[in-house]
Amino acid sequence: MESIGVLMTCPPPDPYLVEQLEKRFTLFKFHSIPDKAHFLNSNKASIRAVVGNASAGADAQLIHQLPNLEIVSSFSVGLDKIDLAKCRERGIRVTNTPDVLTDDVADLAIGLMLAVLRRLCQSDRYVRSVNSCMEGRLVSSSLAVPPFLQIDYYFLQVCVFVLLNIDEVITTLGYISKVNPDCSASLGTLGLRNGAKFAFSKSSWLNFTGKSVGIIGLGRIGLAIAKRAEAFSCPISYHTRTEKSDVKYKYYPSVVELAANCQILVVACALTEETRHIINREVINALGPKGVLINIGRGPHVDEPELVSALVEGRLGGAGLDVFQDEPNVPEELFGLENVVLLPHVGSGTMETRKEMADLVVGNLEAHFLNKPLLTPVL
Ligand SMILES: O=CC(=O)O
Repeated sequence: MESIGVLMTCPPPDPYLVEQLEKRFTLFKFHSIPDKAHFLNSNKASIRAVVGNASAGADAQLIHQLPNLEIVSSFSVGLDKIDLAKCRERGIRVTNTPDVLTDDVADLAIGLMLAVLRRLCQSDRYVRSVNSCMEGRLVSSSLAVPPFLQIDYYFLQVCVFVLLNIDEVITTLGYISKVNPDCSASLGTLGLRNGAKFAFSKSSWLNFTGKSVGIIGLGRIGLAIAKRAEAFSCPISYHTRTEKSDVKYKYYPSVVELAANCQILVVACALTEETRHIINREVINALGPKGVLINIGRGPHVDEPELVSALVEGRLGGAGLDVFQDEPNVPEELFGLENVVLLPHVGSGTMETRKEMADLVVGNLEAHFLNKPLLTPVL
């Protein structure tokens, strides 16, 4: 099999995958080839397989340029970067990596819900800022000047902070003691003692247990999210093209209706022409200022400019996003929002799952070239 050319169209997603492919085939890393047209002209005859992922697969143009292409083996469950119609037309086989990543993606969806509602990332940033302030104090107080001349950097920060934020300090302490009198002293003093911009001011922590969860797409991943959310006593509802007879969750035939009737809306469907911008202005407004959007599907499921303006204007309560319209680019307006958690498309990103995905990619290629049944055929 060493003479079989395999074209990896995505940036290498995993070192183990690359190692396994290089052991068996002649691997070309398309992403790092500067003159792609020249490369294709010289090597097209030897390329019989493409390996892609969620960022790059095989579009109509590439398929057209590879006359001997027999199989596209994707290191992803999503197939939106592969022109399936073209593959079908040319008799090219297609495989993906279903099942092995279901649990990780569902875990991450729940993680995003908790992170947004409980402000986990904001809290983490707060603790880090407290510690860096402490370090500042240690440095300043170790300066070799007489004690009476030493500026207590730490105290200075507190004074400046209090003067600049007196209204917030008062509101925050009032708010915290109303919500949880026991934590007012510790959080209040922590924030003030360190002079850090008080990360928790005016924010509203929300609990997750019992929140109603609406899921768009009830395939393997959607069902795994539902199962996990049920364990948090969340009532589950869903939207799919047609109602499922074998599930007990409430069905909504329209996404707007689903959004209007849940507190957390999760995108867990495949990206197709039909589901592109399934989250639009109307859906976002139906979810509303107390609602949270979780997207572990694909960026183009969401009308991103609409999402950004809803978050900036406070028409949407929060968002947990693992995917974006133009990855790796993320709209800058989101960086300053504490009710938003941003991840770099890591749904299946665990060591264990990545290995299983890589084994499937390689196993499918081997099966194909040995004329054996494919492990996870799509076409
Ligand atoms: O996004 C990841 C995948 O489709 O597997």
